[in-house]
Amino acid sequence: MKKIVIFGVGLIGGSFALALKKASATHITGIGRSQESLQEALKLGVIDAFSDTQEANIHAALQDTDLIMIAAPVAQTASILQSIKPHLSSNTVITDAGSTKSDVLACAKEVLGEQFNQFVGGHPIAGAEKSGVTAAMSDLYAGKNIVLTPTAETNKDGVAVVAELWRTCGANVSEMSAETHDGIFAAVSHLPHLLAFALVDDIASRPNAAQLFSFAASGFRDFTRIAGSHPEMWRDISLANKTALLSELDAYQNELSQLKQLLTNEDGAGLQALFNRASTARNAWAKNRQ
Ligand SMILES: NC(=O)c1ccc[n+]([C@@H]2O[C@H](COP(=O)([O-])OP(=O)(O)OC[C@H]3O[C@@H](n4cnc5c(N)ncnc54)[C@H](O)[C@@H]3O)[C@@H](O)[C@H]2O)c1
Ligand SMILES: O=C(O)C(=O)C[C@]1(C(=O)O)C=C[C@@H](O)C=C1
Repeated sequence: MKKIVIFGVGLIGGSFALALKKASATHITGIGRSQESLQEALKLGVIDAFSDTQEANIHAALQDTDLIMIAAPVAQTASILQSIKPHLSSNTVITDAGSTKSDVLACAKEVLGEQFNQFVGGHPIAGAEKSGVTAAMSDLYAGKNIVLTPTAETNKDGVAVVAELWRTCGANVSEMSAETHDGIFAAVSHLPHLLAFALVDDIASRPNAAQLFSFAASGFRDFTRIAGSHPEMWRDISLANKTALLSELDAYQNELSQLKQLLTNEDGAGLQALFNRASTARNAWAKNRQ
């Protein structure tokens, strides 16, 4: 890959750029809605050049581009693809890093039409509650999972190119359908974020919030770290994966009802059994991850 264009040079796009630059001499152009943050990205050496979203400038930036990475909030995908489409050569591979995949693929199919085969949906399972290019890290993807969601129409060479780029960033690549992806991440990523946002919002809205926060310690910190995440990004993810997320909320509400019942009945054995199952599963997961 000699020339890459990244739409959205924040935590995820910036980390992708830094990892690739560390591994090879790639020329990276950033395109975004904030000139100030693109200037910052240039100053930090994350990108080599940048452009605004004016049509003539996008046209110039996309000349001879090998790969386009879209790393903006998922609701921006349609307008970004629309701005790319008139200038897209048949040799350019397009990929993305969005946290939801069915909505992104549907939008790529609609906007790109017969060039949809050039689009490879992707999602790095790595990130942070921080956002913006100043949070970007060259080793964010080292040892992490990347999920690609090619369809029957996706060009196989394009999939191989995207997989190889992520491996260059140090990641492990796997493939699944967009639907399977969205079901899995509704349960293990999107639901936990909603729960963290909900808990902090509840505490913050109470009259004695200042007192509660002043005594909150590491348990609260660990449960709520992700409530510091980017609100626009999580609005878009929630709306894009609404159906799967609503069933996860139902399942969680059932679990909470069970817990409430055990507590109401002062069922110590039942509570301990539930905590035991969860603790065993959590410790096994953590051990496996190492
Ligand atoms: N943060 C995470 O933990 C994480 C992990 C995996 C995937 N993702 C996904 O990666 C994407 C980017 O997330 P992030 O954490 O890097 O966010 P971020 O806020 O750090 O960066 C997003 C960047 O996109 C830019 N942008 C917004 N609209 C744009 C547009 N129309 N055209 C071009 N640029 C635009 C913003 O100005 C910003 O620089 C999201 O789709 C998110 O779902 C995030
Ligand atoms: O570590 C974090 O802060 C994250 O939220 C990363 C995390 C997650 O694990 O849920 C968040 C969203 C992504 O799409 C992928 C990864």
